[in-house]
Amino acid sequence: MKAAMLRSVIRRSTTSSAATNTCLSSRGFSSESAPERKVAILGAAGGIGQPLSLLMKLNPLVSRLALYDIAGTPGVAADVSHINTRSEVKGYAADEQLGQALEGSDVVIIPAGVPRKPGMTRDDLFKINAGIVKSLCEAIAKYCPNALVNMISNPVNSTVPIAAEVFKSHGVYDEKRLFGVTTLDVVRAKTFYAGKANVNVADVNVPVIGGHAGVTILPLFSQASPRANLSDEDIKALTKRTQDGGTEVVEAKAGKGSATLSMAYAGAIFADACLKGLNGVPDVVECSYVQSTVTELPFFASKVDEEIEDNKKDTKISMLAYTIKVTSARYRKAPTGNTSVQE
Ligand SMILES: NC(=O)c1ccc[n+]([C@@H]2O[C@H](COP(=O)([O-])OP(=O)(O)OC[C@H]3O[C@@H](n4cnc5c(N)ncnc54)[C@H](O)[C@@H]3O)[C@@H](O)[C@H]2O)c1
Ligand SMILES: O=C(O)C[C@H](O)C(=O)O
Repeated sequence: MKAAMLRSVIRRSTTSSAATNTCLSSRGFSSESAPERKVAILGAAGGIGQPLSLLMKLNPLVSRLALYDIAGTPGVAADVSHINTRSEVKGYAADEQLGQALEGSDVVIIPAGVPRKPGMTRDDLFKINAGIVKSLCEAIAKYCPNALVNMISNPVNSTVPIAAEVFKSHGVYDEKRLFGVTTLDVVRAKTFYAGKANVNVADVNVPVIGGHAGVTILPLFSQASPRANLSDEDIKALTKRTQDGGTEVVEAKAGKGSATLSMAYAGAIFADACLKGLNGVPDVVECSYVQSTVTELPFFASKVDEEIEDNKKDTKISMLAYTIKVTSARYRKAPTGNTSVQE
């Protein structure tokens, strides 16, 4: 696929992309004159990391791309760096280079960690990935405490709270800067809904709230647009398929890992939304697993409006305004203890 085509895929699929692009130009940024933004990817040589590095290299909002992994970074960095787009690419290979990779980062994306194999749940990854995420977040706290952190590593329902605790222990926690990436659930919900409703997938919007594991993934198909007359059975089946989407891929890959390409696509959409938010583009809304007061749960995925304003005094950006807009759904405690949604 040609670079220009891929770029337009990203542009089209970002929420309110038309409005966003208009806004970008109304603020006088062409891609060449967009503010300098550094993005770091931790775990850049992995199954997600490599295609995500490619997609972020194609993003015109990125001026510096830091690729970090404990194995295989030089090859990936050399390869991606030959692509003739705006950003300068640097690879960082070892523990002692992590600080350099992170310094000055506006957005840090973390797909570092082990993926599932058939028969495992995301929770089975906790032991290994908790340690990886903890050490990476300690470095973020030290080298780029103001960065927006996009957590991909599983189990997201736990790695995000772990990151929050690490940042708190370093006195740098800002809940407005920590995001669990649940965009893949939205991507899946849109695809499955479009197929069932027989509508153009590019026009589809489906909010997905809750968390990122099994029944905690709550796609709100009744609030999907464009409206379609689906039966309760159809909605039940779509919900189940969205909740089991990760397992569907794990089983299809038969021991060779979990979703990587669709996740890279979803991660690129979410990071792009963060960059737009940092650049002052209004009404950038994506669902994300964040610290929340929407339910009694401390963290919950809902629509996050990334309203971020430039504080003008500094070249650094501070996030001044932040709201979580939730759908009109009412919440109740289900007998299982999981939060479910009544509409
Ligand atoms: N949030 C989501 O929707 C979602 C979707 C798919 C996968 N995931 C998760 O993303 C993670 C990565 O999946 P993958 O398929 O890319 O796995 P992978 O094994 O292909 O890649 C992981 C990479 O992380 C690197 N790594 C390990 N420890 C590291 C450290 N301390 N610092 C830097 N890099 C380190 C490895 O060297 C490897 O290159 C898994 O935990 C997986 O479950 C999340
Ligand atoms: O299912 C997994 O283990 C990976 C990821 O969380 C996904 O939803 O694809």
